[in-house]
Amino acid sequence: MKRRCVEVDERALHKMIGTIIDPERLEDDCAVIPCGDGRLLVASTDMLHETTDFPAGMTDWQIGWMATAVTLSDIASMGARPGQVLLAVGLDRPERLRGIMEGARDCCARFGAELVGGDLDAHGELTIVSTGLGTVEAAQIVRRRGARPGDIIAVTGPLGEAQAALVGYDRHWKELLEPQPRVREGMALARAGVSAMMDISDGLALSLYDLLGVNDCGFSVDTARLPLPAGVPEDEGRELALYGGGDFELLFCAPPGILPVAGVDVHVIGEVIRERVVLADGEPLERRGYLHEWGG
Ligand SMILES: Nc1ncnc2c1ncn2[C@@H]1O[C@H](COP(=O)(O)OP(=O)(O)O)[C@@H](O)[C@H]1O
Ligand SMILES: Cc1ncc(C[n+]2csc(CCOP(=O)(O)OP(=O)(O)O)c2C)c(N)n1
Ligand SMILES: [Mg+2]
Ligand SMILES: [Mg+2]
Ligand SMILES: [Mg+2]
Repeated sequence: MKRRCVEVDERALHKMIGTIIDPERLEDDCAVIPCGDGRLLVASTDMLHETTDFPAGMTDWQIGWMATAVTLSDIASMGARPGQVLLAVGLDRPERLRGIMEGARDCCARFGAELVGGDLDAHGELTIVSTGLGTVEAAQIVRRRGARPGDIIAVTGPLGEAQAALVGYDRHWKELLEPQPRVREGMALARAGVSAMMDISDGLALSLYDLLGVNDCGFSVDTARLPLPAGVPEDEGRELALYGGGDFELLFCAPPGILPVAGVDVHVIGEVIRERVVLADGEPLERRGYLHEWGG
């Protein structure tokens, strides 16, 4: 949530959490848990609220879908196969529950997962926490760490569409309200051997800084190569593509030789460099995006 006078943002609080639990645990989109015979369990949990995440006009079905999709996207970003989802619903009005549950069930079914449990409580503001579990071979998991100078930087689809809808481009309303996690793409990219991956729920710029935080190299993008939202003037589209949140494309790095990857829409947007900086068109990129903040 944006506040005028920012004292702390969520990334700063993550650093504090890293003094309490192993900071390596905070480096990826999911927690990673060994589960024997060379397989790993990945787990993600995400909280969404009516005032910050569910724009007016959104249906309850879409709310259930979105809450589930954001978690499946984190599982996809590790190259894992989604298995189970649990949905905890802080419900403001009982008549909303059926739509929410049906949206969550349908999103699970679409991406090969199963809704297996959750929690229910009465709450003043509709608040949903979705928890997702997935599995992946240890040899195949992809983390945010692993990028190497000379790798390409790429994304799986158009950027800035969700934010375009929020600023009035109604043609992107469905992309905002019914995000499509790149589950099949994440698994295919992992099999192909990408070096680092995450989703871009908080926008491209912040995500590049997240990669910077856990890699010993830097990230240089060419804004002319960004896949922009359709129907938006180019300059505004570029701004939305760099800083808008709510897109659930995958951002990854890979040795150039592995491209193309069959069945995956890959847009190369830049290159991994030695110097530990994030550059756009050769200039330092502003560290800005969708960030939860606490004001004074
Ligand atoms: N309150 C918390 N306690 C422990 N780990 C957390 C907490 N919040 C976030 N994390 C961990 O930090 C990492 C990044 O989380 P987050 O920024 O929410 O990622 P994403 O945007 O991909 O959902 C994840 O591995 C997540 O499990
Ligand atoms: C008012 C509003 N702004 C933006 C979005 C798009 N959106 C949905 S989830 C999300 C970001 C991810 O949410 P967050 O709670 O930060 O989850 P995480 O980064 O932990 O996955 C955004 C920007 C939205 N749905 N509504
Ligand atoms: Mg993520
Ligand atoms: Mg999260
Ligand atoms: Mg976030």
